[in-house]
Amino acid sequence: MEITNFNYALPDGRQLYDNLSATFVDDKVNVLLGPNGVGKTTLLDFISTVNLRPDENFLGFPAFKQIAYQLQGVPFIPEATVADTFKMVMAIENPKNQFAIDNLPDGLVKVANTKFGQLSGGQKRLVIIDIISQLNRELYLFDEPESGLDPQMASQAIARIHDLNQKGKKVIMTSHQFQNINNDDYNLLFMAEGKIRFNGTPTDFLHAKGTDNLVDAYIKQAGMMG
Ligand SMILES: Nc1ncnc2c1ncn2[C@@H]1O[C@H](COP(=O)(O)OP(=O)(O)OP(=O)(O)O)[C@@H](O)[C@H]1O
Repeated sequence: MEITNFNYALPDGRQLYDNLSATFVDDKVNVLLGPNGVGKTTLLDFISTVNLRPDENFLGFPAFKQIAYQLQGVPFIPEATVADTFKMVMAIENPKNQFAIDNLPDGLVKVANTKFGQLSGGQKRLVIIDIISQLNRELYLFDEPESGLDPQMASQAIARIHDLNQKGKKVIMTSHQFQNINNDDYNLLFMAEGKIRFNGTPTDFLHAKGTDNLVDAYIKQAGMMG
């Protein structure tokens, strides 16, 4: 999947993408990084076709029906249990889907009978990731999946997403955290000033910035933008 020379201006005239090009790797988890407001979520909106995606700039991306998109803050019914929420999503996906409670993915078993509204913020996010991971799609988009999670929950969230990729699914996520994306199973795309300024593995990112710490590398990269 590739984006080539993509230009886009916001309604107020600000140029959000300026000849942006990006290469996504199928057998790695692709992670969009960059300062707040730089356009990471909006790029997921284009990839998912929530925003109209110009075919000439977006090459090799699956069609809408083959994409699952986890937006920030998905509104499930607070009174429905996790098991019922899962069954409902699976039934919408395919009315022939029949799931018994013992078919639930591991992550959902412990909270199966808890009402969605009674889960903690972190549990809600993990449940959403688990439910989305069960949909049978070619490409999965996650917008800040670790946001608001404690370090243990965050590492679980990333482990689920990593598993999905290991099972052969294409994944693109946005993130502001580095503790779980520190090996070469990840493809980093650092966005700034309308372009992707670095596109490669964490090892290459560290090497390019002359440091052994990803946060330092990020700060050095961000500092270059001034
Ligand atoms: N529909 C819209 N109309 C006007 N401006 C918009 C619209 N959608 C997004 N923007 C602006 O586009 C810019 C990029 O927003 P986006 O949410 O993509 O950034 P981001 O990199 O994901 O930020 P963060 O890291 O804070 O989540 C922001 O300045 C935002 O205000």
